[in-house]
Amino acid sequence: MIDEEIIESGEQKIEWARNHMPVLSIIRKEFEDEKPLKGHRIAMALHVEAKTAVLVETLAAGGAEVAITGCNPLSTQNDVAMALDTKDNIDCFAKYDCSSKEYYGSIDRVLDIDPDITIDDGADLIFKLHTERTELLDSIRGGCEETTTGIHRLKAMEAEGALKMPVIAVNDAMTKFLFDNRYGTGQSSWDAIMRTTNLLVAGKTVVIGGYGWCGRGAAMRASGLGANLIVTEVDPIRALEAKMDGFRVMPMQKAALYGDIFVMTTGNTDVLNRDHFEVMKDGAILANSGHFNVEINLEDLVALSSSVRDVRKNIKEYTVGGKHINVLADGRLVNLAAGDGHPAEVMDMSFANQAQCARYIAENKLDVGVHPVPHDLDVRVARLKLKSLDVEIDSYSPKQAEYMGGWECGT
Ligand SMILES: NC(=O)c1ccc[n+]([C@@H]2O[C@H](COP(=O)([O-])OP(=O)(O)OC[C@H]3O[C@@H](n4cnc5c(N)ncnc54)[C@H](O)[C@@H]3O)[C@@H](O)[C@H]2O)c1
Ligand SMILES: N[C@@H](CCSC[C@H]1O[C@@H](n2cnc3c(=O)[nH]cnc32)[C@H](O)[C@@H]1O)C(=O)O
Repeated sequence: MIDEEIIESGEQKIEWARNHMPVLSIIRKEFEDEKPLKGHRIAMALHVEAKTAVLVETLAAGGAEVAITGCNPLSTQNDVAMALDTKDNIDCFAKYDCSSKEYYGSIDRVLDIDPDITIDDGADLIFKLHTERTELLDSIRGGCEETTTGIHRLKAMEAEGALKMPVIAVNDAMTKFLFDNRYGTGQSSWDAIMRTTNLLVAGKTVVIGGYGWCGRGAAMRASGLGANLIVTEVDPIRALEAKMDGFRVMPMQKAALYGDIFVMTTGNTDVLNRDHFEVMKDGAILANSGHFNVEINLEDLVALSSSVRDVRKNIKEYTVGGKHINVLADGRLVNLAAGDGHPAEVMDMSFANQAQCARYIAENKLDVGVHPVPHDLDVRVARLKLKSLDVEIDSYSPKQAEYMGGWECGT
């Protein structure tokens, strides 16, 4: 394809996403009218695909100068990246299938904008800022973090006194994790697994590692597709929830014997390792929908294997003894590396939070540390989303408001 065709393909994807992100489009209109980000420079590391492009356009419409790169070597859609790079006040440095050196090199180029606001997914950009680019920290007003894992990293930095800037934990907005992590990961992970394997889910035994927000979404959708579910957990309360939601719960060492498809959503490392690969069934399929590429220990798998080959796009088959183990998307986030990521209507809420928080950082001086999304902004996203869905709700009558605020009335 010539460049014009690639850019046109990216534009088409962005237009489709834009048309399905009504909350972000309201915020974009406000940004166009009020220019709250005028004079601000925003450095971003997010999955560079169509919904992210709509967020970037929104920030630029608010007056910001934006530089963006990827937050995962395999999630960039090159056509969208090229289309973004042609737009005014936007530079895009992301490339699909980049090496680790290129990945961090592109973060450096994004930071060359001398940002005062950052937007991260996984905290790789903030990590670079605090290690090799500390000279830029003085000009930073604040940052936003998109995902659970990034917030874990930032809180660990804060606990050690290593964090030197304010960051808003966008993931922890209710209009983010309750929808994106649960319904988004639930749908997009299975979309990616099904299109990548072209195999049936019904009747298979699916093992979900971790019953957090992503895990319960992935379990719920697998159950709807007719799979038999096993959940593994380390948290007794979440294990109990999985049990009472109707799923079998057991340690991974036991689950490894039964699973046909494994989906990891723990945010942890080494959750599937040598001990598990050794006992898995022939033909087992392994997918990660949680954290970087560390949930499935690929070094262990390579060490155990006599050969590795590509058997289908985004599927590597490892031969271990007399059996085959199939890994999707090199153990990176299956929904983004082997699919199109979350549905647009879900990212609409996540990115409405990002846009509102970027504005909040521009208009308020925050202390160093990890901050929650202001509750009124979170609720506003819910209200706007309900409105876009044409859903009306009740509100307290004066009598009810008085009752709910009182303590005198008993039985
Ligand atoms: N694929 C995506 O698009 C997507 C979307 C949102 C979040 N994420 C990522 O997914 C991961 C999970 O996010 P979340 O919001 O569900 O987090 P969460 O904290 O709600 O859930 C993680 C769960 O995994 C459990 N766990 C941790 N270590 C475990 C182990 N060794 N074995 C079994 N269970 C274990 C925890 O007890 C917890 O219940 C994070 O890395 C997050 O960044 C991915
Ligand atoms: N960057 C790391 C950390 C996990 S990304 C997980 C985040 O991706 C976000 N996400 C999921 N789907 C999409 C999408 O289609 N576009 C942009 N972001 C997405 C989602 O909000 C979630 O919090 C990695 O790639 O391993």
